[in-house]
Amino acid sequence: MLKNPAAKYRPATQIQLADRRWPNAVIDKPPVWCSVDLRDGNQALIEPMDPARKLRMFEQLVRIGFKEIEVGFPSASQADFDFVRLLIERNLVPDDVTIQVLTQARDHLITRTFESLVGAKRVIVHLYNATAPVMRRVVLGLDEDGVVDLAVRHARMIRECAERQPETAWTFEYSPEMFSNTELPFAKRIVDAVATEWRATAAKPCIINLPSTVECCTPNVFADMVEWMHRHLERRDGIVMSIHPHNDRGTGTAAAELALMAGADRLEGCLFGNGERTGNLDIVNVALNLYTQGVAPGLDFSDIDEIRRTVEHCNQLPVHPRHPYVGDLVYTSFSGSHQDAIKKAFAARREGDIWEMPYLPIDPMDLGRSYEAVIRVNSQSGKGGIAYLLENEYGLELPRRLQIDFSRVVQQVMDTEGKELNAADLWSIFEREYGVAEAHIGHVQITEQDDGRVTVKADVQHGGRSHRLQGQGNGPVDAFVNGLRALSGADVEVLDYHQHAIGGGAQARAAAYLELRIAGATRFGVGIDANTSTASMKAVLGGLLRAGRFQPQADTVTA
Ligand SMILES: CC(=O)SCCNC(=O)CCNC(=O)[C@H](O)C(C)(C)COP(=O)(O)OP(=O)(O)OC[C@H]1O[C@@H](n2cnc3c(N)ncnc32)[C@H](O)[C@@H]1OP(=O)(O)O
Ligand SMILES: CC(C)C(=O)C(=O)O
Ligand SMILES: [Mg+2]
Repeated sequence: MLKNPAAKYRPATQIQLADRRWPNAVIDKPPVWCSVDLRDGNQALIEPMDPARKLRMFEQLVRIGFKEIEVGFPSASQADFDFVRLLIERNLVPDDVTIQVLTQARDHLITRTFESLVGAKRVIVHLYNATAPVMRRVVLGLDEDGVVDLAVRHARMIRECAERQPETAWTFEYSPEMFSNTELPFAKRIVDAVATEWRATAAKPCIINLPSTVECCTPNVFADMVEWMHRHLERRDGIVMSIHPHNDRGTGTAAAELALMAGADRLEGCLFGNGERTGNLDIVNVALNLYTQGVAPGLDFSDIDEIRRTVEHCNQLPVHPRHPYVGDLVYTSFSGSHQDAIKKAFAARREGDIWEMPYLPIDPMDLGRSYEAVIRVNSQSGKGGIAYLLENEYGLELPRRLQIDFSRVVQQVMDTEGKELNAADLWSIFEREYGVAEAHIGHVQITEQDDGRVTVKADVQHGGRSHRLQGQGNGPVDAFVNGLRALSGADVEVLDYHQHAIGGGAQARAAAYLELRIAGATRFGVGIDANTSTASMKAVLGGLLRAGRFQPQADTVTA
């Protein structure tokens, strides 16, 4: 790299717009959306879409709700020509959708374009020619007058071709290609000339599309350029002002949003930002940004994963796991403090509340995603995330001190194994640690005496043998603990107790979490059973077993 890049690169021209208005604007309605997946997206693929892929993409775009779809560059190749014919001849374009086709400002290409469109109901014919100084000089070899003449002559040719095919409802679109690198007075001059040639009026507007063919300035400068055009174009009332950002600086979305604030009415882009080089504008991104501001975008992404599968299939390119709104990891938190906040916010959330979820800008459910991947546990995670997974997948609502205790256990496993733990991994560690699977209690009989004291008789299974236990106390758990003391001499005391139901109806079970003091040390025991008292007894027994303090002295002992 150069020590002095200024010797090779120059900064973007700043726009003289002292009273710029766009910074105060708010986007409160969606633009007209136009998908260019089948043209700009397609021309950037390693392997352009075959007819089956094109059709699948087209049908997907229609399902999403696009009303304007650029379907190809029919004069460029037989494949593009044939696809346009297929759509028209098989009547595959819904009545509320308009197809759009691109052509260069060259006679034979325009003639071929109109041949491809015979019999179409509604079409946007999109004409472009380069306008930037380097393109005028190096590619076209024309001065400003020559380039204006090129554009106007071909705009006229398009109008005349359209007049010869009156069965079609035509709209004309013009792009000064590389608008982002074109001097504004020249961009205005050529656009005014084309719009005049097309006799654009409010009743029959044309589309003027302003592409940042190569993104070359900060989004605010692009917004200034768009606002300048918005305020200076002669036939602004007869123009639908469109933008077509690319993403070379990685700010395509920001540029599009600021340009909408600056007066643009329409937006061209591709799903998930496919397109030339770093891509076209990601239309999904802008639409869902609007959605999260409470503005209905008019495009439906309620099954975003299905849309992604279609796009990946058609483009034969993967969507990045961190891609906004759709990537595999974009709704996932691994880090402890994020998980803690999400868990608490979910618990505090009530039906109908405004979405106010830390670290989740949109409800994944709105896009057909589940909450399953919201929290994943690795070495960066804390007790909140661990508890969230056990609660979501196994219905366990661990009390706070047990969460702390268990997260220490999980950290130890993590330090040794160093990999992600899923809910099933956590459950098996939990089961093992708190003796959930080991505590077996057979037949239990509980009787309450007149004085309120309770007697418990229970069969406790351990080491392949069954021990009959009997004890008395203030309640079933107290009686059971007394019975255990008698049976095994265990030094056990219940310090704290939490219980809740898992599930409902006939399948409901109870989970009991007991904080115990066993031989002077604090330990947790967890029991799960269809019967609430048995769940608590299992919790005590589980704790004792894990402490290695259950050593029955006889098969049957009565306290
Ligand atoms: C920014 C964009 O995305 S624009 C869209 C770009 N898309 C594509 O290019 C995909 C489809 N393109 C193609 O299939 C071909 O390029 C075609 C069919 C359009 C043209 O093919 P060819 O005639 O072989 O020309 P090729 O593309 O090699 O070269 C461009 C020629 O067109 C001229 N040209 C380029 N743009 C324009 C224009 N807007 N108006 C008039 N002439 C132009 C160039 O000066 C060059 O002329 P030259 O041969 O006299 O030097
Ligand atoms: C044809 C035009 C609109 C284009 O794709 C671009 O300039 O990026
Ligand atoms: Mg483009």
